[in-house]
Amino acid sequence: MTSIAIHPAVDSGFRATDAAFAGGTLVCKCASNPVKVRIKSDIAHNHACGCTKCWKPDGAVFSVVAVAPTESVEVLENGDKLAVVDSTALIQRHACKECGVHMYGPVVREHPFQGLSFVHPERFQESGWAKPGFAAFVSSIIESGFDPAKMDAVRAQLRTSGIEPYDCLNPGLMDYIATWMAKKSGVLAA
Ligand SMILES: N[C@@H](CCC(=O)N[C@@H](CSCO)C(=O)NCC(=O)O)C(=O)O
Ligand SMILES: [Zn+2]
Ligand SMILES: [Zn+2]
Repeated sequence: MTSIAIHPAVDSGFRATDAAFAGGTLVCKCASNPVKVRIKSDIAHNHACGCTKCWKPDGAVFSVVAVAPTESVEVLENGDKLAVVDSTALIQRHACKECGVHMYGPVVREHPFQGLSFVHPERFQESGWAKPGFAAFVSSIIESGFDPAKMDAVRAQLRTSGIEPYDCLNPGLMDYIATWMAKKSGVLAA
């Protein structure tokens, strides 16, 4: 059976995780004057995402995306090439206007993820970042035109790669969001 191009970081086997990884510099794809963004701490919750909004490398069905504290994000070079993709979205994805790579996406509004920025670790010039731990929004790949008849194959291939597929976020993050909502509404003590 032909395999599906999930994402290079998943399909080619994971790079070794460096327990001491503490961030690095994200670089866009531009051959000249690339945008450079420094992430001054480790990433968390790295995952494959099938949603239509996250940036994917050419040919990949999924993105690979993680979070870092927004206070750890610093635009180093060529920030004038950045533009927000959709200012109405929860994640304010700052993309390079020339090559299209999303460089960082802060959550600014009141939300459980407020204060975090979404980043694509494959754009780190350094290696050692944590491998993707799960796949999120798997059913959403259909919204980009993926054949619905091949969804069983996608989920099977993700599991073979050691990545559990979910159609929203993983249980840990869904519980975290629901707990935040319950405390905000007052049904759980803050
Ligand atoms: N079916 C939609 C889902 C889009 C979506 O909700 N994406 C999630 C995950 S992004 C990284 O995990 C999300 O939180 N989006 C918030 C935002 O995009 O601002 C689709 O595929 O478009
Ligand atoms: Zn660029
Ligand atoms: Zn996404």
